[in-house]
Amino acid sequence: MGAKNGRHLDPVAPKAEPEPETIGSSASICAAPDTNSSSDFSCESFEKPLYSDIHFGEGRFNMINVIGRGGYGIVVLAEDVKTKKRYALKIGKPGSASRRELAAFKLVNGTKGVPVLIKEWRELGCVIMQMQLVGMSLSEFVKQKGRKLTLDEGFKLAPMLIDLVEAVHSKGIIHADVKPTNFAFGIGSKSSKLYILDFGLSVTYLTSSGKHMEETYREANGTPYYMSANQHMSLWNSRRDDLESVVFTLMELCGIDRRWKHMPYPNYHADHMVYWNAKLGGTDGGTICQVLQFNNMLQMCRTLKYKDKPDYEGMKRLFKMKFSKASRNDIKPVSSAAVVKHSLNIWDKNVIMRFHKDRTEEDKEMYRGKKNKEESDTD
Ligand SMILES: Nc1ncnc2c1ncn2[C@@H]1O[C@H](COP(=O)(O)OP(=O)(O)OP(=O)(O)O)[C@@H](O)[C@H]1O
Repeated sequence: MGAKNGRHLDPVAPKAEPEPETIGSSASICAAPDTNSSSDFSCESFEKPLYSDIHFGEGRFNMINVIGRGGYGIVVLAEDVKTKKRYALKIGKPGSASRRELAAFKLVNGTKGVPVLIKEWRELGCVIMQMQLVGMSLSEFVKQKGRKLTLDEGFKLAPMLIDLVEAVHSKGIIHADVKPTNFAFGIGSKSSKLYILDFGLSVTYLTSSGKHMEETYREANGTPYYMSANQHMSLWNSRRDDLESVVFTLMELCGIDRRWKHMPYPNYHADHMVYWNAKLGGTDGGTICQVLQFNNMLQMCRTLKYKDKPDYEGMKRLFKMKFSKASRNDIKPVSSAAVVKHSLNIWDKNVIMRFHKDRTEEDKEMYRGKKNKEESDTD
């Protein structure tokens, strides 16, 4: 069963050309070389390997530098010629993905912690979004520090991330790609503020009448290291899944090992099964994380049903407890029962047909082997 039209923003497709760890095919968009100043912005065309003169913004901007590039386009540091104010221009390559991102961005625009979308327009088939400029992402921040965050630092950060995700949810949107590169600090007087970026995979969870949409399926997409267990099982993201990704983001930033960290990039459904299994704690149902607070937050996410509103405040409270008070004996394996039961149910009914018709026989064999094992494990 596919996603039903009209109940969500978009049946968002996997990103076409993501950063290395994002699901999707290889990059086809290229960006101008980084220069300190250039009045003429030259962007490699989306298809051709040669540079062509594409002047976005109809001469209103000086394109200074490419500051980001990802699945849907490039992000350029641009200066307004008249006011000399600087902005980020996200230039989305032609296609429905950019339009979908814009639709989601408009819904969250004005939310605290989301860069302000100042203007949007189309040029040469590209969707251009003029946004408030933000600074260093959390992953760059950790790189610059030259070390991972301490748990104290991670615990200070956790409530900020939960607040940002809650703010997005309050607008009826699931972010669906929560990861360290999608959080960034502000600049200037806002440099201690944190922002949430990139609504390229976002979907709504509300119907037009404002009710929570019914459970459905979408092809596993997102960034594998940070996807929730349910996302690997192609369950349509809901609020719990963004928060599960917050836990994995914090684990990465604090340098906490994850069972799936060195797993190969998942291309097929069978690969996702392996990730899914690891994110449930492996076949032994073991503990995902030895840090009590992270483990407990994961537990809180996993006990939520699809439509449940997360206890954001309760999750934030977890991080007020001093680490020294957390004892290793308090750490219990994260319950996987709800996820397993639910997911197997869906596999049996729907997903096999949908995803496996195009797969190779070998992949099917792998899947059958794993599924038989899952079933015997749960008997
Ligand atoms: N408002 C902004 N100000 C400054 N930098 C930004 C802004 N928005 C995005 N960026 C930078 O551009 C990068 C790519 O942007 P974004 O994540 O929105 O694009 P994407 O194509 O969806 O990327 P990905 O495929 O990695 O998810 C970000 O990681 C960030 O470094």
